Amino acid sequence: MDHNISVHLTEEQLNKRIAEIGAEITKRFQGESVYLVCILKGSIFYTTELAKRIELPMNIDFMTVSSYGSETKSSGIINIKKDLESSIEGKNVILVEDIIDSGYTLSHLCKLLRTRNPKTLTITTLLDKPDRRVVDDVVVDYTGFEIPDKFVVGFGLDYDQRYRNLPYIGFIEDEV
Ligand SMILES: O=P(O)(O)OC[C@H]1O[C@H](OP(=O)(O)OP(=O)(O)O)[C@H](O)[C@@H]1O
Ligand SMILES: Nc1nc2[nH]cnc2c(=O)[nH]1
Repeated sequence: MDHNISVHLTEEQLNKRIAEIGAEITKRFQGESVYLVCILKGSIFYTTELAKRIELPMNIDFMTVSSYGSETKSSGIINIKKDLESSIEGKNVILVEDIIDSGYTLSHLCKLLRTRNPKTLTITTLLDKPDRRVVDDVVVDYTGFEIPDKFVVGFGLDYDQRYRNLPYIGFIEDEV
């Protein structure tokens, strides 16, 4: 089944905003190094574009988490499927998310990473759907775009594992 997808954020808009965030992070951590934590799979596109715009010594690591629920709804139960390769103790960790929806994933991840004693923990998300928030106990340092409560795909985000490769963020309008 294919879908009608309307463009909400173009590749140009996304990359312009990502460059701004990269410049802010570069300024904030001048003279230090950072440890980027990419939450697979969705954040892979945002992480690579952002990493190219941060002019600091950097390590990039990956975590895979899953939330049990339906295709489009989070349940609040988060499971770590792949953990980081190295210790983050004493490091400037930057957690890179593609989207915050209910907030369950971010809340759980922040609590977990804090127990590992990073020097700093900074949160960035490309997209935020504030209308969907259930858990709101984490301050997000750098947000790309706030979006309305509609299901988005592209730039890493999927619908049933499809459409991650679209170079833009689009709304799924209907099935065709
Ligand atoms: O705020 P929440 O309601 O917890 O939702 C946000 C999470 O959902 C998405 O991941 P998903 O589980 O779809 O996995 P994926 O990145 O592999 O597509 C997204 O990447 C966030 O990690
Ligand atoms: N692909 C995708 N994943 C999500 N996870 C939470 N919200 C969304 C969304 O709008 N699109």
